This record gives sequence, structure tokens and C-alpha cells, in this order.
Amino acid sequence: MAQYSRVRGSVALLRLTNPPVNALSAAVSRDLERAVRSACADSAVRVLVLRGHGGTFCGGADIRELAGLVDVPFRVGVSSLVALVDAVEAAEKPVVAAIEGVALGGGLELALGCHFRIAHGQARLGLPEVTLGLLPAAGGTQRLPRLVGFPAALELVATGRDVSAEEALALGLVDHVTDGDVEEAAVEFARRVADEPLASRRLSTRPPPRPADLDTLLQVALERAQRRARGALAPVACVQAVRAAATLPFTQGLQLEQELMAALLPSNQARAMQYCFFAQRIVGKWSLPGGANWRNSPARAVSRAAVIGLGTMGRGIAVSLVRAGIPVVAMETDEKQLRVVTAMLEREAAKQRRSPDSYLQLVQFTLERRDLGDADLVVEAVFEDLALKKRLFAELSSSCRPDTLLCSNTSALDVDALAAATRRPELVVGMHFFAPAHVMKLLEVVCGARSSPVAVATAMQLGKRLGKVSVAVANCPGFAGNRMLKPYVEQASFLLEEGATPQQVDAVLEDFGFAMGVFRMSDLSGLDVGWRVREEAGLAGPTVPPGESARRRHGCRYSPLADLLCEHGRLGQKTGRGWYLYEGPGGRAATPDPWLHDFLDQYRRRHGLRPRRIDQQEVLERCLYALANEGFRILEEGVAAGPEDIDTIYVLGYGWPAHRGGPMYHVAAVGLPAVLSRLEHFRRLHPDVPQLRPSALLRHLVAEGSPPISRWRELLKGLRSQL
Ligand SMILES: CCCCCCCCCCCCC[C@H](O)CC(=O)SCCNC(=O)CCNC(=O)[C@H](O)C(C)(C)COP(=O)(O)OP(=O)(O)OC[C@H]1O[C@@H](n2cnc3c(N)ncnc32)[C@H](O)[C@@H]1OP(=O)(O)O
Repeated sequence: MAQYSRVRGSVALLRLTNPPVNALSAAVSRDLERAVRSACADSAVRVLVLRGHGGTFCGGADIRELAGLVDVPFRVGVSSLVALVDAVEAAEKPVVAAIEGVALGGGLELALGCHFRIAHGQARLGLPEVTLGLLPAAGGTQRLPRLVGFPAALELVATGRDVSAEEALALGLVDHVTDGDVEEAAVEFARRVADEPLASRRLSTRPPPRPADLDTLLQVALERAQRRARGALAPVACVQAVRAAATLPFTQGLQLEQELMAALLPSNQARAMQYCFFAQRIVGKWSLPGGANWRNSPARAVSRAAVIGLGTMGRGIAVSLVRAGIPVVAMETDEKQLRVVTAMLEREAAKQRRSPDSYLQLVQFTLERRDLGDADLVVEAVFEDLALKKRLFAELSSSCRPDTLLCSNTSALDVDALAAATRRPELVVGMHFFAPAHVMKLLEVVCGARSSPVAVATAMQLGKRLGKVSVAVANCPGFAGNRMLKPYVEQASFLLEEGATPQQVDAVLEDFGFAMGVFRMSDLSGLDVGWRVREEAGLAGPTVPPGESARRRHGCRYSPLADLLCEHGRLGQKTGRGWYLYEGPGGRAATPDPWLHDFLDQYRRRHGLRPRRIDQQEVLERCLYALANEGFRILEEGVAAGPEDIDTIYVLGYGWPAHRGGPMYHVAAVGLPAVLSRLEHFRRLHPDVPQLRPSALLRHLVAEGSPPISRWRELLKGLRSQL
């Protein structure tokens, strides 16, 4: 909890101890407050140093308590941390925070209550509460602007971004940075400042910042927040709270901060975002049917990797590996791509304030397969063609070291078929990155039927090392993410046939919180991607059996609209035309296209479809429930281990708004009986759309009385599991 010992005679060393991240639960906050008070009362003590146990300062307030997951009387819980920070700031002896690891959320607020802050060079500091649907409510929104100025504080609080020790020093957030022992440095520093007057070090007493352009700053911050997460409450509350630092005296600002927090804490959005936080940790605890799991299966060290193919995906993967300090052999025949990767690495190095060479020297470009011989792991990112990939895997199996892991970045193809092409099927896994791979935080690790525990453990661990959240899924067409996308996109297409427009469907989805509606997203990714997949599956193009009706495939309803656009050369942003019109090829600003509306009218007339008025609710329910229904099938078949895995995939990989938790969380929040009844209704209206047939698992959960989502994982263990 909190120990207090004396070092160098007059320095009280307080150690905050609550592994693994020294979270400030109510009990820990009270204990630490007591320790601070007794150190202050000790006449032998002249100065206090506060540090965290186990290499980290503090990960903030205990999120389990805030989320109501553990039993603490609410008011007691939330007020203890505020009281602690106030007591630290009011101490009559200097208090120095010795920060290493992280000082996040309430942890940084505690440090802001201290009179001085020393940080280790590797430390990270920030106020990420907004990512939990909350705001910093232990004085952070009022103290930070008084320390680092209004614009920087506004940005940090509203985005939740954390900063390095170096940036913290530049901002004035910390007083000193050391690459040595942080406790040593803090004790030394403390002895030097032991007699300094404290009045000006108490941030609550500093005058409020008064930026001349306050209104513009607030307006810009609000617009940015809206763009990033439309409909999210927390970023708006963050902006309001920081505004108060400039417009109200400290105590009134603090009061507003707490009132805003009191409104956010019980909100559905905060619940959903805290669910996402824990879901992203649950998914790391993978297991395989044979009993291997994250605890008992050590990962193999990856000290050298190879990437084959430096197209859009391959180059993002190469950059991610280099950024994590892993030397990469990159194989690519097109010289243009080498130049693109080099430029990307230079940009990344600049962003990280590193020399370009520190990154460039980690990459070796090659045309020779023998240069891959030394790699511990190879990621293949060539064109999405099963025959091509199988050939490549067979060759790699002969040319690479016998223990090299062979990974495919395929987004939908059969990982077992790739494994079967090698002489080491146990060392083959899918590593499905999301574009742009150096930005997106998700990695789907596809476990083939023969993938060994060490292969899965290594891929999962490598994802984490690259700063991603790895989710293990079993092998099936499209895995979890892309498989669920199919019914979603299909419903959107059917809605166009029935009378909707792309902008109407997109507006509903964007109002729900998606950064982009389905049609804008498909223009961005390129319509030809799905077209190729449908051609391979015999749904489009020359492989469709002769005589098959345009709107039916395998006896079910089919919409050929996207195929027809591709045939017209409308591939999306890259051709300047798709579901929307753009300024030109590569343009980004989508405008409704009169051509498309004529085309839809003609199409409907040709097929005898009478357009009807479609309301927002129908758009939302058909698209989202069809998607979640496929999610239930994925759980039923054991392709994903629990709803948390699917929700993490959708929030981190597909732009599902975090404040809505994810598709499975969303349907649980709506209520499973209501979702079942709407799916049954749509199924009656569209009997030739199998995706609208409620899944057996959804029916089963409703029959079981709709248990809360936190219990599904356990219930699923009794079903067929591939994970
Ligand atoms: C009537 C109404 C009155 C209302 C009055 C209003 C007044 C309210 C006053 C409230 C005061 C609130 C103060 C504060 O502003 C709020 C907060 O501080 S919220 C918390 C902010 N902190 C964070 O968001 C940090 C979250 N954690 C992380 O980012 C990472 O965990 C890490 C710290 C960077 C460490 O990363 P890793 O090393 O990768 O480890 P893991 O992520 O896997 O975590 C390990 C383990 O720890 C658990 N954990 C992490 N952080 C917390 C936490 N803050 N609380 C609880 N538990 C935490 C995590 O879940 C893992 O455990 P596992 O899930 O694996 O069991």
C-alpha cells in the first residue's frame, strides 16, 4: 500500500505499492494520505520523495472501482483520491514525485499535487481519462493548464495523449529528467530544494492561464473531438473542464470538474469504454483447445524478421517492426516501393525524434530469398492470391531455417492451406494487420488447425511488442473481422436496391459514431478488393454459372451493385469515382454523384424494384444486427473466444465507436430479446437472406434469460471451441 522510510537522514521516502500498476484504489489513496501526514508530522523529516513500487509510478485511479466492478461505497471511493492530492499539495514540507514507468490519469494528478517532479528518461505521462469516457477529476483539468499553459493542457486532456519525459520537460510538466536511478536523482533534488518556499509550487494557487485566443482554441478542440469520436460525451466535458481553468477561480473550476465527472461516471458511454479497456486486456489471455495458453506457452524471441512484399500492407508492417527495434530483411522487386518505405521510415524517425539512420540501418532490402535465411519470423504480404501464397510458402519452407515462423498477412484466405504447403505446418500462423499497418492498433492472429502453441505465443507477443492489441482467432474465410463485414456491407447494398442512397446510409452510420459510413469506407479501401474476392468465390465475373439471375447466387439474394460499379471503372477514391464523386483520382472529399443516382434509378427499374422510404432505424438495425448476428455465429463455432475479442477487433480495426463498446456489447446493451425479435422480423420480410436468420447462440442466450455479457465467455466454454 504505502510505506514510509527515512533515507539520508531527513528525506522521507514514500513508496506507493499496489501491483501491477500501483492503481489508486480508495484504500490505497487513504493509506498514502496517512503516510504523507505522518511523514509531515515527523520532525526529523525535511522533505518527502514519492515513488511507485516495481518500476512504475502510478497507472491512475483504480478503474475497477470507477466502473463499479468492485464494491466500494461510491462517494468514499471517488473522494479519497481528491483528498490525497489536496493533502499532498497542502503539505508544509516539499514533496518531490519520482516518476518512472508511467504517471497516468490520477497518477499524474497526484504528481501535479507534488511540489516538484523528476522523471526517468523512459517515463510516459498523460491524462488518458477521456479514453475511458471520463475526465481527470482529481484536479488535473485545473492544475495542468496552470503548469504547462492552456493550449498544451487542452490538447492533452481532450485527446488523452501521453508524452515522453523529454516532451514533458519541454512542456514544463517535469522539473528534471534523468537516465539514471530516478529515486537517487529525486532524493538528491529533494535535498537541494528542502528549504525552498512552497507557495509558488502549489499549482492551485497559481493565477489561471488567460490565452488571448481562448474561444478559437476551444472551438478548434471541440471540432477535433467531434471528428475523432462523433457523439462522444467525454471529450466535450474535457474541453468544458479545461475552459473553466481559464474562466473560473481554482475552487470553482474544481467544482465544475467534479460535476462534469459526476455526470460522466454513470453514463452508458463510460461503461462501454471501460468495457473496451478490460476487453483489450482479456484478449491477451488466449488459449488453445489442447490446453496451451498465454501462461504456459512462452513466446520465442524475435531478433530478426523478414517481410515479403512492400505494397501498402508490407511497408506498414516493415515500419512497425523497425520502430520496435527489430532488424528487417525486406524483399521487394519494385524499386518504387523501396523509395516509399525509405521515406516512411525517415518520417517515422523524425516523429520519434530519432536520426533517420537509426531506422534505415535496421532495414536490408533484398531480391534474394537466401537473405531471409537468418530471420526468426517471416511475414508474407504479397498479393491476395491463394495459389501465389501457397507457392511462396512452399519455397520459404525449403529456404528458411527449420525453426523460422512463417506468417501470412492474408485478410481472408485459408491459413491451413498455406500451412499444408510447407513442411512445418506447426510454425505457420496468420498475422492479419490492418491498413495502415504502422498506425492501426489491431492484429488478428489466425491460429490454424495445426499451429503450435509457440507459434501462436510468438505472434501474439510480437503484436504486443509492436504496440498492437493481438486477438487470437481461428481459421475460417475472412476470420472474425472481415467475415462479419460481409453481412453488414450486403445489407447496405440491399438498402440501396430498396430505395436508400449511399449518403443516407452513411449519415446514419456516422451519426451512430463510425468515423466513416460503409460506402465512404469502401471507396477508401477500393471497390476492387471485394470484387476480386467475390470473383474468386464464384459470385461475380466470368465464374458465375451461366443462367444465374443477376440478383441471386446459390439460391439466396445477391446485390451486384458493387460489381457493376467496378465494371464501370468506378473503384473508389483511387479512380476519383465510386459510390461518391471525388475531386479526381486519389481525391478525399466525397460528394454525392448524380450519375450514381441515375444509375440506381435505372437499376431499380430494370429489376422491377419499387423504391420506398427507409428510415434511420431500419438502416441501423439491418446493418448492425446482421453484423452482430454473424458475430454470434463466430462465437458459436469457436472462431473467437468471447465477445470481448470481437468487440476489440471492431473497435480497433473497423472504426466501431469505442463509446458504443463494440457490436456484441451494443446488442447486449440494446437487449438480446429485442435484437432477436427485430432479426426475426427482418428475416420474415427477407426470407432469402440467410444472414438475417437469428443465430442459434443468440436464441440460446435469450432462452437462458439473456445473461450479462461478462458471463458469455464462461458460457461459451461449454460450446465447440477452436480456441
Ligand atoms: C456522486 C458523484 C460524485 C462524483 C464526484 C466526482 C469526483 C470524482 C473523483 C474521481 C477521481 C478520478 C481521478 C482520475 O482522474 C481518474 C483516473 O485516473 S482513471 C484511470 C486513468 N488511467 C489509465 O487510463 C491508465 C490505464 N492503464 C494503462 O494504460 C496500462 O495498463 C498501463 C498502466 C500503461 C500499463 O500497461 P501494461 O504494462 O501493458 O499492462 P496492462 O495494460 O496489461 O495492465 C496490467 C494490469 O493492470 C490493470 N490496470 C492497469 N491500469 C489500471 C487501473 N488504472 N486501474 C485498475 N487496473 C488497472 C490491467 O487491467 C491489467 O490487469 P488485468 O486486466 O490483466 O487483470
